[in-house]
Amino acid sequence: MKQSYGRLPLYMLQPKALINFAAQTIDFASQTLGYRDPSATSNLTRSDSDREKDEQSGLDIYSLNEVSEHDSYNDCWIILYDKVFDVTQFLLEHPGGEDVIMEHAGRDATISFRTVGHSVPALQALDEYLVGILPDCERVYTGSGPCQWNTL
Ligand code: HEM
Repeated sequence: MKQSYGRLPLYMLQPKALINFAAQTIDFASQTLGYRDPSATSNLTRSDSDREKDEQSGLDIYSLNEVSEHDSYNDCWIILYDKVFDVTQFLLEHPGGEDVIMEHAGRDATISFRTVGHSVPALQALDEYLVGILPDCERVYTGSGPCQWNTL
């Protein structure tokens, strides 16, 4: 719970209160300034066993709506070729910078990804961040639904 420390000078706070104060400050910074703890993991739960799985690939199914909730520096998912990637840990490592990926946070990034002309090693690196796939009816590149890339 959020606690107010009034006008007390920091040196007068008990150690526990000091830790709480520091935690609140970091929390505030992460929300307002985009600061993120590099060791923090995203909300991703790889072993989300209740989740519906895609029969063919065995991947967890995430809807466009669900993916859209992962649109921050602390929790960044993108969609490439109908597959869902958690790139939170990759943002700072991306050779092209984090901003270009953040522009697509929570959304489909296929066209931009393709336009850059990523190398084969870049394509291979994708596997590491794969967490799921869109439901068939929302797939554009691989689905059997009405929405296909060649009919757009
Ligand atoms: C998980 C997803 C991604 C991976 C694994 C990835 C990987 C890489 C790698 C390895 C490179 C170095 C050049 C190469 O080997 O091709 C690179 C460069 C780059 N990437 Fe990505 N990338 C990803 C997503 C994106 C997205 C969504 C964009 C959106 C525009 C993007 C834009 C760029 C740009 C602009 C460069 C710099 C190209 C250059 O300077 O020549 N990347 N990326």
